[in-house]
Amino acid sequence: AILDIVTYPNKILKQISKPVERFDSELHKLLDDMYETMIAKNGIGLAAIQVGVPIRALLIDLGDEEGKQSKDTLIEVINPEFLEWDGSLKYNEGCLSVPDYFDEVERYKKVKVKFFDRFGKEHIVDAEDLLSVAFQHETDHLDGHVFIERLDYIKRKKFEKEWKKLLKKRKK
Ligand SMILES: CC(=O)Oc1ccc(/C=C/C(=O)NCCc2ccccc2)cc1OC(C)=O
Ligand SMILES: [Co+2]
Repeated sequence: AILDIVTYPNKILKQISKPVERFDSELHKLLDDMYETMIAKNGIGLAAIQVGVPIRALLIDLGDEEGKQSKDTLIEVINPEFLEWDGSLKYNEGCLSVPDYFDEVERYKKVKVKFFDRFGKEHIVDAEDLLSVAFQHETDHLDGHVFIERLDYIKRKKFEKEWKKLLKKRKK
């Protein structure tokens, strides 16, 4: 099913999501619905809190070389933990919960992430560049953070100005 996406500034997005304890069919159904939703909305990453479920589960699907997304390129990430991080890079981020706004955010260039898959099997992944950004952006959601909170002061001011315009445009 395609689920509704919670959008900024809804307070739901500020919740701290709880670790997944049961890798059961209910979790699998949620992950499947999240994937259908993410693809329908042209997303490449989605955290459970963005569909209103405060559990530490997220999806990343950057697609293959042609950018084609499928279950083969999908990564289902449950209870992620960063083991290592280094370097720095800037990337123009967007978020399904902050529609129509994109801006540059500074993140770690490389991260080593430990997480579990939908069957409770542990994985450790070294991520760089776009995949590293995706892990950091989505894990932020699990701790109640949205990427616009990481903008520097100048960019934050730009966001606030643009966001007001966007709201007016939507209200009509
Ligand atoms: C108009 C509008 O709001 O468009 C979109 C905004 C965001 C997104 C998706 C954002 C997304 O998947 N972010 C995941 C986090 C992430 C950001 C940067 C790099 C890695 C991971 C898609 C939109 O839809 C279209 C048609 O482009
Ligand atoms: Co996001």
